[in-house]
Amino acid sequence: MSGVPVTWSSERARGWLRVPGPRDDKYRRGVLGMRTGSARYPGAAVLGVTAAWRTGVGLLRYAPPREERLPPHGLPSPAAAVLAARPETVIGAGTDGCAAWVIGSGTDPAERGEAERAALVELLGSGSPIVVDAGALDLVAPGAERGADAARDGSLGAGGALRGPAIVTPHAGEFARMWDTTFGSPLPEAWPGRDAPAAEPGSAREAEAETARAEAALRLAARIGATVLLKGSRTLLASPGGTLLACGPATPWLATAGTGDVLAGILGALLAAHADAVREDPELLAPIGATAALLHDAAARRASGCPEDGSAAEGTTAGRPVTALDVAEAIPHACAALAGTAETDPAARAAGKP
Ligand SMILES: NC(=O)C1=CN([C@@H]2O[C@H](COP(=O)(O)OP(=O)(O)OC[C@H]3O[C@@H](n4cnc5c(N)ncnc54)[C@H](O)[C@@H]3O)[C@@H](O)[C@H]2O)[C@@H](O)CC1
Ligand SMILES: Nc1ncnc2c1ncn2[C@@H]1O[C@H](COP(=O)(O)OP(=O)(O)O)[C@@H](O)[C@H]1O
Repeated sequence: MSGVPVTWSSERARGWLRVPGPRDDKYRRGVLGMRTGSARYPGAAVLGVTAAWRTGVGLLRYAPPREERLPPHGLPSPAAAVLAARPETVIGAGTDGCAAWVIGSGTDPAERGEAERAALVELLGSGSPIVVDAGALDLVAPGAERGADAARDGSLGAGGALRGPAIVTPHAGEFARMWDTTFGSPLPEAWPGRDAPAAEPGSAREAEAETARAEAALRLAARIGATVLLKGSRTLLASPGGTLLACGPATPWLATAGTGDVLAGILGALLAAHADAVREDPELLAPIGATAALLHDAAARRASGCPEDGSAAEGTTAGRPVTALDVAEAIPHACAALAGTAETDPAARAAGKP
């Protein structure tokens, strides 16, 4: 497998934004289901749901987790938190009819009960296009030691419970766990360790580390039968069929809690808009994932006030701190800029600038 990715660009991404037309209604635009958040992490559900709405879904159904324990500290349930932040969200029953799903953000598999596990396994087995994030990643990379569980729910195989087109969204730590349970062997030697000194931008060591990330992502994708979106300063997309795309470097202001939950929401919305095409050709998950990563970075750049088409160097010096919710709120502007429908300021228009 070649570890040289195609760099994803705004020009390539533009066609994946679905702008509604006069014949659209909320169902035709794409219905997204989200089963995210938990008593421990209700905020992750709010972030993902907000990001999905901001990316432009017709309808979003939020399926609350089946949990035994009540939220601590008198906190609201994830469903109550979602409704308070985004009242347009349809909560609870009637979660059928969703074109695509997002699962796992804001959940911890160690705290997952049997009922919730069964609900997730059912979604993974439904054949619907699905984004698998954070606490649900173990269900698609269960490894040999999970064989007994897998046999019980009829999901033997490297892809675990998976039956339809899927995109998994690990950060480096989650990727290392998936690699371990899937292959039971150490990551490639050149894999960029978290505690190793950072490689100089443009250096041979940096190139070697990027190649190692790319080849590992391709190997994992081929084994589990799902597209891998490997997060980081450069986000990689690797498909089971061997497609390899790269986005970034993104603005480092994105390295803040909850931005991964926002990315999952963006991706879910894009997936709901293209669900039929993805069912026909799951390889499309790679360009859709790359478009989500590009939009995520563009929203972060806008929220942090750094150049939206900035180079790596500009990205590291420009801008100001952002929160995950700031990034989610900036998505519509990033969409408009990408689609070429952004309003320009009058002075710029008068000067003939875009
Ligand atoms: N507001 C909220 O409710 C938030 C909820 N979150 C949820 O919190 C849960 C745990 O998320 P964590 O990311 O802490 O996952 P984990 O606790 O699974 O992984 C973190 C561990 O991985 C290691 N690691 C290695 N490379 C890493 C990298 N590039 N980025 C982060 N950790 C790396 C860290 O040292 C750490 O030990 C997830 O379900 C997530 O969705 C977070 O998204 C933060 C915000
Ligand atoms: N140094 C960095 N520069 C740019 N983007 C980064 C950097 N580190 C992380 N990111 C991005 O920030 C997001 C963090 O996601 P994640 O690690 O899942 O966080 P969380 O679980 O807190 O939401 C990802 O989209 C990742 O690509």
